[in-house]
Amino acid sequence: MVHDGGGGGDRGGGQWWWRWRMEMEMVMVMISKISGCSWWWSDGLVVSLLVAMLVASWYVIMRSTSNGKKLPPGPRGFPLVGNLFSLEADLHLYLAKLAQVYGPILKLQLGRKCCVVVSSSSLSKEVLRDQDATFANRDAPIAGLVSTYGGLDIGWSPKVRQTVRDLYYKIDTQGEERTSVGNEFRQVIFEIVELLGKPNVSDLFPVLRWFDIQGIERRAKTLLAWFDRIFKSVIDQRLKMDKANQTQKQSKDFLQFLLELMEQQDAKIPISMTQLKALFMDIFVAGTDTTSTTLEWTMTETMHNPEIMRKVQEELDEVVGMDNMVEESNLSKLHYLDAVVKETFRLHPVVPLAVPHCPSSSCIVGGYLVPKGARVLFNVWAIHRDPEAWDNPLVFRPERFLTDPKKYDYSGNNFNYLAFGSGRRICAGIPLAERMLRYVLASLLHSFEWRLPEGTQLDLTERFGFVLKKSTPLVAIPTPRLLNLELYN
Ligand code: HEM
Repeated sequence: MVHDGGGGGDRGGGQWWWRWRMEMEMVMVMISKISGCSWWWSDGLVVSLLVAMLVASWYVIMRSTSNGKKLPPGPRGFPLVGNLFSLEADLHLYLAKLAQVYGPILKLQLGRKCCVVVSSSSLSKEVLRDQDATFANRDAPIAGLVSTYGGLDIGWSPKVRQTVRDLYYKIDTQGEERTSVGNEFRQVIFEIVELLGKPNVSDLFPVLRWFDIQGIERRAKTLLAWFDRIFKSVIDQRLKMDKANQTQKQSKDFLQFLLELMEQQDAKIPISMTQLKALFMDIFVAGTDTTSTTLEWTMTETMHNPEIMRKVQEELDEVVGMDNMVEESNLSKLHYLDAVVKETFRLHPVVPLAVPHCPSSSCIVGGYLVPKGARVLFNVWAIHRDPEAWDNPLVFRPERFLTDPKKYDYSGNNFNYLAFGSGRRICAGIPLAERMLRYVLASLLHSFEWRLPEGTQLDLTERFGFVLKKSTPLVAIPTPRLLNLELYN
């Protein structure tokens, strides 16, 4: 009853009824496993509907894998559900293990989705540079579409990408007045990020979307409605503030830039209010968890390596001085700190599988067929630990980035180092993320000594998700290290 991961499969006609029944049972078990509900056993109508739709899906899968071209190798899966049951919670580790068996390009069938995993720098280059235009599409999950007003942000619709990227360079991170968004807002954003990382049966079997079996679409709509209310009040507040301060606008935040862009009737790419909200959402969804988690990993690694902490603080004392607080103008001189951040991105890439790409037409990668519409993942985590590219890859050693800093920047030109992706769809927020991270880290490490609470130990284990977090959050106690205590006011 298993079919080959590379297509074909057992399609003998005689026993089709038994095969079909087994597959149906498997799908039911899978759905109940994912959703934790069993109401549909008793609901004959819904079961019939599901069955009809799943049979149609099965037929399409069989047709699409029988075109004779060679798909990448991969583990054998079950009909209909494919490899869905074999996935492990720490997906980045599981995919790295598979790559050792099947090679740097492999295929998994997840329900209706053909998923291709690239785990080497040379093949990443083939996809993200040589065939960048073909792969510069996204296969938006339902939660992603719903939470961005139907995919109006950069992540799913890149139309306004360049304009908004330019804004990230201009945003002032030290403006005089900030609008407080509060903890609840942060919670909502974190929940949206969680929803994005959750496997959704409706994404894998589009015919099931109508049922929203796991309630992910409903939840995403509720969160968006909540967000939208807050957002409206922030915009109103901002518009009032701007009216009052019209004559003395020195520094602008992202929202101000976007509002100005919206008002420009003659703009090359005009944006609507809904689009503006979707773009604003990008900053929170793509920028909050990623940046704070990287900050947490960097603090953890520096506390774990006291010698590295000492070197960072020595550099800070030299560049900033013990009588000053860190300023943005200091950042470009903090080369060792920069290397520490880069090494953190290498060992703990917070977006471990990047954001899936999706080819607009079928193409060949590494000699294998990647079908149009496949979901293409890059195991950045594995590439960053490849012993062929990195000396002692498991050791945290920032010095490796000091010899030739240009060799490893965030531009995505070096395919051994893909923390922010590469090509047309490279992270749009790099300038902002880089400045925020260095500024906050420099301030924390310059102003305070850090120690663990009595009786606790540093935990360096990871928890897989859309964002690769620490298994247990870091808890650390600061004590002032600057002599002039007035600076802390
Ligand atoms: C530690 C910080 C961050 C990391 C590690 C990170 C990483 C990434 C990665 C790996 C991608 C996918 C690239 C690809 O598909 O090749 C991405 C996309 C994206 N990121 Fe970031 N990101 C970070 C911070 C931010 C911030 C602060 C913002 C916004 C202010 C942002 C906005 C975006 C957007 C809009 C996309 C989608 C780009 C597109 O599809 O064209 N990111 N990011």
